[in-house]
Amino acid sequence: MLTPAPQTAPRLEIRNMMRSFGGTPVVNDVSLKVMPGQVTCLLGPSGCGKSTTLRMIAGVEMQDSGEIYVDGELICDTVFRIPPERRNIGLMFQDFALFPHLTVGDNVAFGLSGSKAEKRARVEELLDKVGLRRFIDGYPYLLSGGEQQRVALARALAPRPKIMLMDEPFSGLDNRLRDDIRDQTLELLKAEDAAVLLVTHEPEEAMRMADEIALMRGGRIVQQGAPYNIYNAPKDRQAVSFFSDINVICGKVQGALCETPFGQFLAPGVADGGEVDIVIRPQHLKIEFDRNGKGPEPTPQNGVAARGEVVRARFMGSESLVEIRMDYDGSILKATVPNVFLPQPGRPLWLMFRRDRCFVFPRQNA
Ligand SMILES: Nc1ncnc2c1ncn2[C@@H]1O[C@H](COP(=O)(O)OP(=O)(O)OP(=O)(O)O)[C@@H](O)[C@H]1O
Repeated sequence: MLTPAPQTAPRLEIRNMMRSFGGTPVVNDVSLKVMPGQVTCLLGPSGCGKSTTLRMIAGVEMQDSGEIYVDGELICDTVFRIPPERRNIGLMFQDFALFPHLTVGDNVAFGLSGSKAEKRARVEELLDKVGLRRFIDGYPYLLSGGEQQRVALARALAPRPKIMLMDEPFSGLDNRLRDDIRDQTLELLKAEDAAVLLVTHEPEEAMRMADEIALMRGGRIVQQGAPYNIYNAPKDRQAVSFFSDINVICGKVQGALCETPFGQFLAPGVADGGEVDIVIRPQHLKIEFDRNGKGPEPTPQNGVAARGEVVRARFMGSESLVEIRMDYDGSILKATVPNVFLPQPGRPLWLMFRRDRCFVFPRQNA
């Protein structure tokens, strides 16, 4: 007889969480699961309800309805509620302030119980991991912002929380430092096997940190999945635009095809006369040179080329951004090209849409 595979309960699960302020739903039927050792990023624009979701899980905000489970056990619904300090949840928020009057070691030991020797051993272990053991008896003011951040992380992890909630924890750091600290943090969190729910409004941060991204908008999770899938199979136009600039052309569908200046696009499932948005990222537009007033021949992969003229071109560091005003309607499309490509304004160029890289969505609110 086959024995079923052991089922691991999610370390953290929230179900149908709702929270309104002044009658406006701010978190609207949010459900998600995070497994041990997994990092899930709640990614969304400012005000979409990310922090409120985190605050409810931490227990510092009460949900109007919905349930929170840890390792399959209910820790909070509208009737039953384990208080925040007994949830075994680590918190790391943007304003992570260390206690200035305590040494670095005492800061890390703050939430620990046990004998003095046990505490000291755990503090040393964590400060070793974040590379700051030499500061154990120093005070926070001696440390740089990034070092303080690492101490705060060590402090949050010291009691071995089952779950870490992080709300934009890296936003106070400059870019170079932030990348290093993100990587170190991730390594440490994985080693501790905590389930991590990280709130951010920065797509790069989510892509860098997350095993799974939950895209949030207007209080709801609109799409959830591995970063690769969210990036390459976005659910709608806004989901594409969350990760990069986008170009959009619109068209009407006839017989599941949409006719455009870039040739035909497949629009399966859209009724005749329905409108679609064809969306492509700037890096996936193909630029071709003008050949005595002509563009390249159409291909099945890239469709038909449409002519335009350069409005401006800028070097962005690792790529160049070229803006082109299209002859067919005067709209401007943006294309990026690796390295340096700075054509003069007015120069004719031809653009093609890579069919494997564009997304066709039924027009919203059309
Ligand atoms: N205690 C409160 N009373 C009234 N409104 C609130 C309260 N807390 C949050 N809100 C509102 O709820 C909405 C969502 O806030 P929340 O902080 O959860 O968003 P967020 O996605 O984390 O945004 P940000 O990235 O800017 O922090 C906002 O419009 C906010 O003003």
